[in-house]
Amino acid sequence: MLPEPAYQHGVSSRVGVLLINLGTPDAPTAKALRPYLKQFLSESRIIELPRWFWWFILNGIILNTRPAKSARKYEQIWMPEGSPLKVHTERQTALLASFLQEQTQYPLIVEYAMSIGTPSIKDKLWRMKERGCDRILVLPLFPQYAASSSGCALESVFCELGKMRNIPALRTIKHFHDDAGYIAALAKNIEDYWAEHGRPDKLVMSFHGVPRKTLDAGDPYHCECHKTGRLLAEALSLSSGQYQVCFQSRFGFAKWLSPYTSEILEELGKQKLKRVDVVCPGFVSDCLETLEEIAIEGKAIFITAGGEDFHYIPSLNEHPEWIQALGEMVRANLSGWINQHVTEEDAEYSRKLALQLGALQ
Ligand SMILES: C=CC1=C(C)c2cc3[nH]c(cc4nc(cc5[nH]c(cc1n2)c(C)c5CCC(=O)O)C(CCC(=O)O)=C4C)c(C)c3C=C
Ligand SMILES: [Fe+2]
Ligand SMILES: [Fe+2]
Repeated sequence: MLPEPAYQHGVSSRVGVLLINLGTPDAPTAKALRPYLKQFLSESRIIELPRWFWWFILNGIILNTRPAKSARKYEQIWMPEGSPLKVHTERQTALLASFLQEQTQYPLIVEYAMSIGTPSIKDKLWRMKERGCDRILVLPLFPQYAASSSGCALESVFCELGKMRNIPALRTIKHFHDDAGYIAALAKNIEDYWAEHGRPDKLVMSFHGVPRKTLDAGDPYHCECHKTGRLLAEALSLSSGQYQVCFQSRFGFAKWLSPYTSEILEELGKQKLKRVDVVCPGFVSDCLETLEEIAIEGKAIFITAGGEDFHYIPSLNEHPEWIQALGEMVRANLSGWINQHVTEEDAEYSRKLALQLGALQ
């Protein structure tokens, strides 16, 4: 247990919402990539290998080669404001705060944190506690639950809260792979894109991969990706031949979930398909895995194999339907927490928050 200030009577408690994404390096350089990759690849929920064995591979090989290689990839997608993953997560947080403020009139504290790197889950939870949150809703921004993404984020939350004396009440949103608002936002985003750029011969839905053995170990990720794919296809009225679910970002030599996106794109190129569009429904924000691995590398694979036209459809990012879906999901999960009597002090806080948010836009 860590020390905390004496309990005070009469201080009204606040409700906090914490969004969590995976994390990204602070700069597109090998120097910044090294500690990021070290923290990432030392997580036991991400690499499920015997510790001593992995320690030698990570420190002896990976951390000597991958930082520079990954830095060159990040360089190609870096935005003037920083890493796309962080920029979009930051914007989503501000937009969600405005949406909730408008819809609920309740003085919520809305923050985001990263499982790996900064801002850390630890710092954000303690900061929320300092600001008076004694009820916290945690939402990992991964639609499909995997032990390596959502599980990793939730474990960090539980560990940190476990160090507190006066532990806030906690709610978590485990996953939202079949949430009607999320599926509708994905469909609208794609339809908007097709209205402007025309339609493809095939829509490839590429999800981040995980090792195949995690499926047998009880991870629901594979089934949740397929369910998202099916619901999205239904929302777009696509027949089974018009879309394909596959898995990207294989890491290491073990078998991962298949089919692999790179092999599917090569195959479709060889079939001389005129146009392929790729969408990545498992990423609510564009990041290295979408902007570099799909939009740059994936395109090259398809065209080199003989394909003609390749389109990457951007992630949900700040799409208004997505912000609304996120807001509705949060609001439903705050039920009973925020529809209580609003005190004068809360109303004052709410007005100040609205002014601050106004200044942000
Ligand atoms: C969408 C959910 C994700 C799952 C599941 C996931 C599993 C997973 N990832 C690795 C290895 C790496 N992933 C990396 C980056 C990265 N991964 C996700 C999402 C999921 N990963 C995101 C959002 C990002 C962030 C990219 C960014 O823009 O900063 C990386 C680092 C980059 C690189 O060097 O390639 C690695 C490594 C494993 C091993 C794994 C499951 C076991
Ligand atoms: Fe990953
Ligand atoms: Fe399955």
